Amino acid sequence: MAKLPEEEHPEKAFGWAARDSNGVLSPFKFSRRSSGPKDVNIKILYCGVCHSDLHFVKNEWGMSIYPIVPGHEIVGIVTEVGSMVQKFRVGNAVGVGCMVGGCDECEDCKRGWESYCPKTILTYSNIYHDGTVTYGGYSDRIVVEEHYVVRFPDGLPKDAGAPLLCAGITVYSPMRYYGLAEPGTHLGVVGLGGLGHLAVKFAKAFGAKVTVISTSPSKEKEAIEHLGADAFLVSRNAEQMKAAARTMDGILDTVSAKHYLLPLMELLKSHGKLVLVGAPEEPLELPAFPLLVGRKLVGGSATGGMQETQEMLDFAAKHNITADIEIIPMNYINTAMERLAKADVKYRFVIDVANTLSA
Ligand SMILES: NC(=O)c1ccc[n+]([C@@H]2O[C@H](COP(=O)([O-])OP(=O)(O)OC[C@H]3O[C@@H](n4cnc5c(N)ncnc54)[C@H](O)[C@@H]3O)[C@@H](O)[C@H]2O)c1
Ligand SMILES: [Zn+2]
Ligand SMILES: [Zn+2]
Repeated sequence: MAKLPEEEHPEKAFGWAARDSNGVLSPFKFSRRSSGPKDVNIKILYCGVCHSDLHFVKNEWGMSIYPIVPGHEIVGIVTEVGSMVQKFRVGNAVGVGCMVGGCDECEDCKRGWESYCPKTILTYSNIYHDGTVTYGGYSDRIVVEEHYVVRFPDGLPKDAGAPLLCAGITVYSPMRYYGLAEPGTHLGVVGLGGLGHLAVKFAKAFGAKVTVISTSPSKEKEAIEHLGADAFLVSRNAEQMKAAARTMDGILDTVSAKHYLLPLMELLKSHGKLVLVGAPEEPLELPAFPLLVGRKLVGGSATGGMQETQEMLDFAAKHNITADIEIIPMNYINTAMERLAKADVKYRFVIDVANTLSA
């Protein structure tokens, strides 16, 4: 018989978990492995609440393994290191993002593109090398192989910096990869949530011109005055959309639900790139003609590699890029998830794990 989560490993751990697809989280006792030679043991301080956590607890992608302890925007302090660990010492501030393992041998792993490894192991609700289920950052601590841990720069606040570990790298990586991080690029950002608001900040730091495309006219003032966007389009306003046709070099689409791609493709110049990072559960319609006629490209991107994540954090520290957050106690998480589903957050919930999670 399979062991209970509490007895699987030698070290006691505590967090909050969803038990089934109603997605309600509640206190959960489980266990963590003892640190191996290459492992870093981390006391978790803060953990961001990503929309993927919501997709997962509700099994919207059909791949959830319950119970789920979500959380992959983790910032913490090293409490123990294995004998072969080289990069970290006890007391260091570190981050953990969306993955905690991979094959370390395939072409993607070797190129530093670990998030594309076919055997990538997600931080939660995935099966680890030892056959046990992974549990994420809505918990007191985590043990992670050194390669999948990043140094958290001194200059970054640990709470508002936590969302960089997923939301940040997920928008930074495609801008670099698809050649949209050049000064003067005109970038559209669709969906002004956790990912979207960081996309605006990174794009501005790269020297791009940024237009936010949103369904909510109420977000305009803040997008321009506070986040620094250059322009704002209401996607339902046909006139505005028409006037902006063929003006953008690229668009980063962070929308979490089904939506139409055609109006976005029309905003692209010839040879422009529409990059999907949002992960709606239902398939999106992809019309061929605008692709052919303007030689446009539709691509996707999944988080980013480990070295690139370090580079992104260092860049964020240098340019003072952090998320706009609402700090919450652990026991607020179910309300936070309900509000996240309604896009009622500016722009990321971050759980104050160390001060509010008690066994
Ligand atoms: N590619 C990756 O590696 C990766 C990483 C992290 C998150 N994600 C996915 O990206 C998406 C966004 O994540 P987030 O944490 O920023 O979520 P979020 O809830 O903070 O933001 C989503 C935004 O989309 C908008 N939106 C929702 N439905 C819409 C619709 N039908 N039309 C237009 N806009 C709509 C919301 O108003 C909100 O501003 C999620 O699907 C998440 O799972 C993907
Ligand atoms: Zn995420
Ligand atoms: Zn691999």
